[in-house]
Amino acid sequence: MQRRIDEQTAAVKVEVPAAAARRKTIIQLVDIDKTYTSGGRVLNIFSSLSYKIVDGSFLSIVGPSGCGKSTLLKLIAGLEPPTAGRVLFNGQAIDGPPKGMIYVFQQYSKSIFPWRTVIENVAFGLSTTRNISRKDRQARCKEYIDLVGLSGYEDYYPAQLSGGMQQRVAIARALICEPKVLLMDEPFSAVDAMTRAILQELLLNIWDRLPITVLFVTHDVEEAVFLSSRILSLGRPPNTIKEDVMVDLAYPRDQIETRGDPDFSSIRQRLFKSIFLQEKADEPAAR
Ligand SMILES: Nc1ncnc2c1ncn2[C@@H]1O[C@H](COP(=O)(O)OP(=O)(O)OP(=O)(O)O)[C@@H](O)[C@H]1O
Repeated sequence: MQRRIDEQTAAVKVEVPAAAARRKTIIQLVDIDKTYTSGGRVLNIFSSLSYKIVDGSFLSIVGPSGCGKSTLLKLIAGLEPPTAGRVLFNGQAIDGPPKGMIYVFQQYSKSIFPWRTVIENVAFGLSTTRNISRKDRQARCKEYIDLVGLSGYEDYYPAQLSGGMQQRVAIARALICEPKVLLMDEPFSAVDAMTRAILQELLLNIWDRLPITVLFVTHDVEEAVFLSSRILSLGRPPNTIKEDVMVDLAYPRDQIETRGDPDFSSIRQRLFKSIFLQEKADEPAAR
């Protein structure tokens, strides 16, 4: 499947049904309020937040530390209830983790079992799938292990793999459930810069091949620009949306060429400036 989404303009190349389906709204936030109360302190994170996420998009969520990026992902995943308002998934209000969405955490070591091999970890993603023969289960596991580039490592244990390889196992385990939405909270922040660059390309390749929407939280503006078709930049709580940026850089993206594109630099600069100025204004010396 070749993906050439142009969400910004209606000038889409060829109107085929699959492409049209990918542009429908898959997730809608309707007038969301979110307040945390802890230790007598009330923290109002979101106030009347409304937003639509297009099916098949790659949306990154960025913003200053503590602005509510993870909270937004948890609201969408049904892991946190909104204080007011609704989250709709394919038009249905969610009131708990919905089938069809899956979460990949930053700490891959928490997502995979150290006592299971790669193939056993990936097979765990199928544990709620009934009516699948042992042979088909093995074949599907191998297919997803291959998708994340780990063929040949089926019988290895996590401790025998690098951090990047362990995160690949976590991704395969998430994808084998065939989710419609993949939610990723800083999934690459615990690996070194080069591994991260390789995992970014791997993720784009997977997104290109599978009919999924990716929601991706990151602190790294460059990572967001490299990966995303759209970027939501949140401001300080109680916030509404600070910036909503369409990233009109062609796919497939390339770590060298895309990052050298003047449009890449100007989007990065715009978002970096906005977030940096907010972080700076919050420094104790500035108060
Ligand atoms: N369960 C909770 N109870 C009380 N406060 C919470 C809870 N979860 C998050 N918070 C607070 O809500 C605010 C937003 O947290 P959140 O983790 O969503 O922000 P973030 O933008 O993802 O942060 P970071 O960039 O530092 O990872 C923070 O001030 C945090 O301390």
